[in-house]
This record gives sequence, C-alpha cells and structure tokens, in this order.
Amino acid sequence: MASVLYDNIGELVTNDPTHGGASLLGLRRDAAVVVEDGVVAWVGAAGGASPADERVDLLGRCVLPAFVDGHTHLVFDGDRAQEFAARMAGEPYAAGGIRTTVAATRAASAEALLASATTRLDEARRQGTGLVEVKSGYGLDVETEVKMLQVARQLTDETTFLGAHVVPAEWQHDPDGYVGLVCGEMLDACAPLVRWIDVFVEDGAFGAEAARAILRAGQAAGLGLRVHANQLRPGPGVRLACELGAASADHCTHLTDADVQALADSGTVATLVPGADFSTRSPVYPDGRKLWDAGATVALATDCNPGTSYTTSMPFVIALAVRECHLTPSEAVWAATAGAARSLRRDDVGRVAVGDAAALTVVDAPTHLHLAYRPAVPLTRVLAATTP
Ligand SMILES: N=CN[C@@H](CCC(=O)O)C(=O)O
Ligand SMILES: [Zn+2]
Repeated sequence: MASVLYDNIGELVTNDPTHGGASLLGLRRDAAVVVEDGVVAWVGAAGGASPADERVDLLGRCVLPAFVDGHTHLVFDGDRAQEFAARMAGEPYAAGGIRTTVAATRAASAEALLASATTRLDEARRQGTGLVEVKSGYGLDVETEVKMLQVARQLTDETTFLGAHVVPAEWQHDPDGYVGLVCGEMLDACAPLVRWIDVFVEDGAFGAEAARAILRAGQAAGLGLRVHANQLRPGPGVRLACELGAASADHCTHLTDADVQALADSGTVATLVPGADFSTRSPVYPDGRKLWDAGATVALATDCNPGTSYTTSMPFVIALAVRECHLTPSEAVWAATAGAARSLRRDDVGRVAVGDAAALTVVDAPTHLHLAYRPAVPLTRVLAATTP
C-alpha cells in the first residue's frame, strides 16, 4: 500500500464542517493529510501523522480540494480569435457564432479533437482543476455529436449531451424538425455516452417549449438536467431549470427577483461563469451576492469554449467572481469546489475528508485569499488527483 504524507500545510481548506468550527471552508491551520492508495486516510495536525512511504513538506502553503469545473466545452476545433477581437471593437456576442465552431468540429478527426482537448485539460490541471464536466454541442448532427462525446468520455465521466446548442444551418428552415432529431435519433445515439443533457435557452437558440420537450426526453432516457440559462437577457431558462429539477442553471447573468427566489427555493445550483461575461464584454455580471444571500447554492465554472470564454483557469474565475459578482474570497473558493461538486450532484469531490478520493490542489501562498488577491499569477497546481 503506497502512502504519502502531506505535512506542514499552513492552511487546509476541507469544506468539511467538522473542521474549523463555523468557518464556511472548514479551515484547519497547520495541518497534514495522509493519502493511501489515492484515498484520504487521515486529516490532522502538522507533525502529528504516523510516518508514510513518502513525505511532502508543504512549507506552510495552502492546500484545498482540487477545483471542480462543472461547465466546459473542452472538445472543439477551430479558432474564433477574430470574433473576440471584433467584440472588443464593439460587436455584440450572438449565439450564431457557435456555427463557426460546428463547421470546424465536423471536419476534425476524433484523434485531432482528443489531442487538442487533452492539451486544454492538462492546462486546467496545471491550474489546480481536478474534475471537469465536458459537453458536446459543436456537432449538431448525430455523427459528430457521437464523435465529440466519445472523445469527451476519454477525459471525464461527467459528460453532457448538448445537441440543443443552436439549430444548425441545414435545419434553419425546420427548427421543429431539428428538435425532433435531438429528442429522437440523436438522443438515442448519445445517451449511452453521457450522464447529463443540456439546452441553450436563449433568443437565437431554443425557446422554453422546445427546451422543455428536449429536457423531458433526456429525463426519460435517464439523464440528469443542466440548462444554459439567462446568459444574454432575462428569459425562461432559470425557471424551467428549477421547475424540472435540473442539477444546475448555468450563466444566470440576467435574473429577475423571481428567478433568484426560484433558485433559492429549489435544489438547482446557480453555476456562474463570469469568464463568459468578461469575454463577451457583458455590461453586467451575475449577482453572486444576491444569490448567496437569498440562500441559493452557488457554483463557479470556466465555461471554457472558443466563443465566449476561452479560459481553463478556475483561479481567474474566482478572481472575477470576487471582483465582479461580489462573492467574498472564501465564498468564491467554496463555489469553485464544494458548490461545483453539488452542481454535478457529487458528494465525493470538492472536499478533503477521510474516505474520499484524494484530489488536492496546492496554492503557492499561505491562504486561499491569495487566489483572488493575486489575479493571473500561476499559484496553483494539482498535488494529488484520482478523480476521473
Ligand atoms: N452560450 C452558449 N454556449 C457557450 C458559447 C458557445 C460559443 O459561442 O461557441 C457558452 O456557454 O457561453
Ligand atoms: Zn456553455
């Protein structure tokens, strides 16, 4: 049995309420963690553990649960840097840009998609991410959606069918026919490859009626629900997500008071992706403060994709969530770990607890506050990771 002792941790974020009194993050100062065969075997005081096969001295650094990135589009081909540059010159973001990536992704081989997605996943891991969710949605035909998901399955168990990203060009004359394809042949082909189904509910993408039909079809196929909701303007996405019992409503940039209340009253997590608001130069950011104070469960994710948020950096998202969404640094770290785990309905990640798979990230700083305090500084890396 191989054991590793991580000793002299200056600040350990456990997200386990049995540690740290009433602190949100279950903080332990001067701590140590023992990992045996990839599982957390012991959590206690620095210098207090029995000898292990290997000892890693953290020299007073902060250790936290590896970040959980519950919303990514890591599998795609093509480049949209020109579209980004045009936006920075004043062009608005529109859902239709997705079709540019669809053309490139259809033309790419599975091998090429796996190679580029693996590079992005490695990039995320170098910044402290342990677990990612990955969506399809740049195929929009049966063959390419399956190709994307077969690639995604090689990266993570948390895969999502997003055939309802937008209506592809060849179905523009018959959007209802496309909804039928998504609910029928495409879902049948993709369901065995995924845990989740997602719909982009927005003008230029899918309305409430089509989204309800698609999500119900996914539910009937045994999939959990996620919704791209209220990204570009107020709309029905969040309320639909709450009504149908979705695990997560993602974006949540434009919420009414009724939307906030619906999230607070439901088990649906509000997953904020402020990297998208940053890269689309949104005039507003999600009001994380209001959601948190209302009692909603808040998560953070990168939404890594070539159109609206080409970042794999959870520390960057944490910094944005503090600066622009008005979460405290501690709330943002919780949302990027424990909150994100809830958005995937996982209770085995996003915390440091005996018996859990070990997924630890080290911050080259004495406290978690430095994640928001020192934006864009490469402070984090995964220390131990066993989650797929
Ligand atoms: N909003 C919908 N989907 C992606 C953007 C996709 C794209 O523009 O390529 C998002 O989450 O932001
Ligand atoms: Zn997205």
